Amino acid sequence: MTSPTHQPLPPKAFPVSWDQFHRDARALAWRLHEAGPFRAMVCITRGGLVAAAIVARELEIRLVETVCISSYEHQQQGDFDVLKRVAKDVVGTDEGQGVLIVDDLVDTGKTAKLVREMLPKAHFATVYAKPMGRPLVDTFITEVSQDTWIFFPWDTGLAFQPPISGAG
Ligand SMILES: O=P(O)(O)OC[C@H]1O[C@H](OP(=O)(O)OP(=O)(O)O)[C@H](O)[C@@H]1O
Ligand SMILES: Nc1nc2[nH]cnc2c(=O)[nH]1
Ligand SMILES: [Mg+2]
Repeated sequence: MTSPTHQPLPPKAFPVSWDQFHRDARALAWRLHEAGPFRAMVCITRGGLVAAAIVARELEIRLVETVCISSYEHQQQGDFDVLKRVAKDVVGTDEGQGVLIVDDLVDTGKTAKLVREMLPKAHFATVYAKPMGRPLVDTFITEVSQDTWIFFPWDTGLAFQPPISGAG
């Protein structure tokens, strides 16, 4: 059970469609193609799974490992729970050298910091980044402001949107 720290909820929404996510993840793969080659990928579940599938396909990475971390309950970050660590043979003998870590986004950077400690020499990539977490990421595609919540297609459905003019 997590005990959420009380943070204000982000006022801005950044909804991402499946098509947009696929384009952005593919753009990430183009950038990573220049940063590689990578001998293995470590995907941070669960958000990193979709991006990892797209990047692994583009870069032909066939050794895909997971690190399983849980911290957010809805939009509140609580205690960190590492449910599964990275296998020793994937870490290798040189602190994750040649490994690509993939996640959907970096927000406060706490998740990234934790995984970086497991693989200090790995390359860390996310599709989206917020300013607080940005220094922890080697490669990303789109930055959004810290007070924005990114809504992914696997968490959302079609719904009525009130007009922008009525918002304030
Ligand atoms: O930079 P941070 O503030 O640490 O937040 C970033 C993390 O938060 C989200 O995962 P979450 O913990 O919500 O779990 P999920 O991937 O299973 O949805 C996201 O997928 C990142 O892994
Ligand atoms: N879906 C989603 N999960 C997050 N976890 C931390 N920040 C975010 C965010 O902006 N969107
Ligand atoms: Mg996650």
